Amino acid sequence: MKIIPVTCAIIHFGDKILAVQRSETMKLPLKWEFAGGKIESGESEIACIKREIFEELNIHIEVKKRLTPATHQYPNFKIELIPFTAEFVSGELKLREHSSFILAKKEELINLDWAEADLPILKEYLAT
Ligand SMILES: Nc1nc2c([nH]c(=O)n2[C@@H]2O[C@H](COP(=O)(O)OP(=O)(O)OP(=O)(O)O)[C@@H](O)[C@H]2O)c(=O)[nH]1
Repeated sequence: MKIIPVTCAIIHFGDKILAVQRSETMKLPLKWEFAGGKIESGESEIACIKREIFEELNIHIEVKKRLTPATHQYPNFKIELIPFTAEFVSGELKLREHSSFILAKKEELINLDWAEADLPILKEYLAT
């Protein structure tokens, strides 16, 4: 099965971190994730994450650091999730696809019901 490359961003708003909840009509309904999406043909990872964040959240970010990608096999598809840490720069946060968001302290993130692919990424991030 082909592996779909997907970027996601752990966005810092000061000392809080943004997590978003998938809507009931999306794949993996109501799971929490870091905003992002599929890399388009010919697109760089950085261009992808900046584009997805603006499309989904209406904000601009500064990308800081690439963390370790995680490959995950869901029942119907397989993704390589490529995480970046980032800082909020500008814009008014608006949810264009997700059902809700939370600005959480780092230690609160673990309590959310995460998409499975995010768990190793969250673990690495929490250890930093
Ligand atoms: N953006 C994002 N996607 C994730 C994360 N974790 C995770 O498993 N995914 C999965 O990776 C895929 C990313 O695709 P996407 O968000 O661009 O598109 P989608 O599936 O909502 O749209 P589609 O219905 O057009 O395929 C989704 O299947 C999503 O469930 C994450 O932290 N961020």
